[in-house]
Amino acid sequence: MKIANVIVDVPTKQTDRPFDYIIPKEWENVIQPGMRIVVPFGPRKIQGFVTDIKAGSEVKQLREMIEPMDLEPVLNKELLHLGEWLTETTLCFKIFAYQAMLPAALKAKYEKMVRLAPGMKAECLPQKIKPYFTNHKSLDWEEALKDGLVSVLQQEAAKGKLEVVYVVKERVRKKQVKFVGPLFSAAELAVEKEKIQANAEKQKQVLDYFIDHPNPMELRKLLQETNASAATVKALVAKKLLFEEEMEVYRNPFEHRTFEHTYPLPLTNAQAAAIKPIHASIESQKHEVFLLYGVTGSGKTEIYLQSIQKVIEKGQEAIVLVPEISLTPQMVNRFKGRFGDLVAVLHSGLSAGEKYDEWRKIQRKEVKVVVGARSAIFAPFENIGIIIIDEEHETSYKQEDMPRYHARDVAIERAKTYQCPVVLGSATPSLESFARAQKKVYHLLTLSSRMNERPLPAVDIIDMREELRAGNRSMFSRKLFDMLKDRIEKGQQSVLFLNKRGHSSFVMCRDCGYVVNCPNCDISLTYHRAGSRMKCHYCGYESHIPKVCPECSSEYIRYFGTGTQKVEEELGKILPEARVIRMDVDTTGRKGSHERLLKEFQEGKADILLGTQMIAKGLDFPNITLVGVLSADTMLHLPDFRSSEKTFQLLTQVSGRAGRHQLPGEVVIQTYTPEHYSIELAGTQNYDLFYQREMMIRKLHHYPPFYYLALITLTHEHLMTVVAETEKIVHYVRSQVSNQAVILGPAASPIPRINNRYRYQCLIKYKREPNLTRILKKILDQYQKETKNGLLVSIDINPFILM
Ligand SMILES: Nc1ncnc2c1ncn2[C@@H]1O[C@H](COP(=O)(O)OP(=O)(O)OP(=O)(O)O)[C@@H](O)[C@H]1O
Ligand SMILES: [Zn+2]
Ligand SMILES: [Zn+2]
Repeated sequence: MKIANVIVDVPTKQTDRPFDYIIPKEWENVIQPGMRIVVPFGPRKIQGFVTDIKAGSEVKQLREMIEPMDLEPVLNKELLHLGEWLTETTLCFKIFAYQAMLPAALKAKYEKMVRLAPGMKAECLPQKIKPYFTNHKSLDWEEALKDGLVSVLQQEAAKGKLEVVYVVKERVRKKQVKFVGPLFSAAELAVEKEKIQANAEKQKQVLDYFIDHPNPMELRKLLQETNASAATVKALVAKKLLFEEEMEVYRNPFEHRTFEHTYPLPLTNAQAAAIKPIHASIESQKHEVFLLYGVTGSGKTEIYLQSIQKVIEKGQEAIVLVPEISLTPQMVNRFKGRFGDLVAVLHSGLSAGEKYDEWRKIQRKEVKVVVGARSAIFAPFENIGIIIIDEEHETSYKQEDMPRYHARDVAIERAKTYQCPVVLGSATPSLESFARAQKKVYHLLTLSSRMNERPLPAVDIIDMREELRAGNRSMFSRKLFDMLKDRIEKGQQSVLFLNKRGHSSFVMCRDCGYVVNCPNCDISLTYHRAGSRMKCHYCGYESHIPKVCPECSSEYIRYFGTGTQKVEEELGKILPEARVIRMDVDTTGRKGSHERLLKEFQEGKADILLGTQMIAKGLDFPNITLVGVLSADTMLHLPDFRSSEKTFQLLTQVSGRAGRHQLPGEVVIQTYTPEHYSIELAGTQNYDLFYQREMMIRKLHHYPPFYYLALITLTHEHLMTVVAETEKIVHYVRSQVSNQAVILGPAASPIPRINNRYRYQCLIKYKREPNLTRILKKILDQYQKETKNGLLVSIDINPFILM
């Protein structure tokens, strides 16, 4: 008897383990680890993942599985194993770990069909199933199950004669296109051709075409190629020489675009030196993590491309992660331009169907490279030769729901399995990564100058307090205004950047730039309109908003912020001649609008591109000679110990957009705190100095990379309950860990109430606590049992958003 170990789709603590099910005789040769099957669970029928197959079971009264859901595994061995690792390291349910690795379409309701693989004919199939596929019919999965055909189908699928297609109900419709193909072999067609009446020239031409090209092809393309009419094809179909069929085609989101093919550039000396150790790692199949630290415009992408080239030549595969917001058409073009159809693209802008199509190309090994956002790290390749993470410092690589993984950690884990290199690239590496490179855990590769020694743009830091003193109450400094005007006159382009994060949430003096900080945590207090109070979200400290500035006694102390719309209005007043394109969540909501707006800007249809975070990266337009940052401080005062780091990174990235080509670039940064080191040092683009300053502060306040963090968040509808329970947890943790660990809390979460549930948290800072995972698991176990009283506990190890 064969027994399947199954992780069932019931996300609770009690069910977070494999359940045993008998595999009925008929499925014995079908079921493999990594497939999804349907099993009975209590009175219900549910889905589950087969993780293992055994010869027996300890359990009495076993139940039988109901039916398979796949012809081939959707998760390979390595991914199954990775799921266990994810569960261990992020404390999530196994079912979430596995689901996170699959495209959304596989989680939805779908109909499944089996059909002939492209170029195959029913004649080549065994007698038993041939009738189901004659005339290019496809077979419904339910029917296949009913008629007991699955194991034959599986054998033929393994030979490449059949394939499974998922037709997702409701949410995704497959794209249907009319195809035409020959019903006979080339030799047979040649014979048939002779029988056609002499004057049917066109029909003969079409047959000739299929004698040379035996594969079915899109009707539209066939008509173009042969100059035949639809009626000609119809006639041949009527003669039963050709068949006509609606076939599913991959939805290609880049269909309408052609890619100009690019070739490897001769590398500069600096690039050649940086790529050498990466190539060595690829060649010797030795896992190593490289930190490619190169200033903006230093040619990191070319290093990625030529490393991938090497990997493809070795017959291996490459994963490239790019932050969601820089996954622009421009970015994709650089990879498609070099590797063409070998590239699959995965990002959230695709429909569920498009994503599924791209995923299938990866699974079938039709592509060698995947470029995508965070979740592309789970691409089902089986022979990975390199994993590249561009802009490795980006916080979007951390997933904030279960499983709360960081793509960098997953990349390193997978790369260890495949013994291949990981390349982390950035002009402003995360402190964690740079610290690891300093300690030689990562191999540091440096590109210290721009291509062709083009200078980094000159940066002007404008003190907005001075502007106020000089009577300028506008959101544009005099300098920025003059420069914008100058660019419009010269016909050059400008980018205006407004940082939306942290909007209106901190309290600042407009005269001296003073921001009210927590006395315990060195983090700005967050403004709360209710009661006009300020709170610290780490330790719970709170106070009133001062009536006058404690620094300079000015009365202009208030909460701070502006929106892109307001900026656009003001531009209209002060520079009515400027043509402005605004890019923010409102103007880019519709599919393709992001791309369209960028294209318009590139074509010179606007003088000024005004936008938020989404324009900070990846723009590489020759005519941009001015970048203006309207308010550099907003992010600086988020209740986040990484706020200085994020500010520095963002300002450096934005500045890097200017002067990348022939024309020199200038940058204007407006700020109320010009003396803050993250702004001052972004002005000189001095990462090394910034790193030193920031490390000192992190050390002093016990933050990463000196300490690790774990965040426990509790929610409940009664404030008293959530406070009391958090208190208990704080006590429990304190009694279990060493006295090296620092435990903060109970404190209200930065968002203290969501949906009428109060949120409290406990933050653990620690260096080495070998028992911590066990302790945290115990807490989860305990509270899982108590879910009836409505208390929810979540744990984030290495949190990025402390909310
Ligand atoms: N070896 C080379 N020879 C000539 N041009 C090159 C070479 N390598 C890169 N370039 C060009 O230099 C420009 C900057 O390179 P690239 O965009 O790769 O830099 P980057 O380090 O990735 O920048 P960023 O971090 O700002 O995205 C690009 O236009 C690129 O085509
Ligand atoms: Zn002041
Ligand atoms: Zn505090």
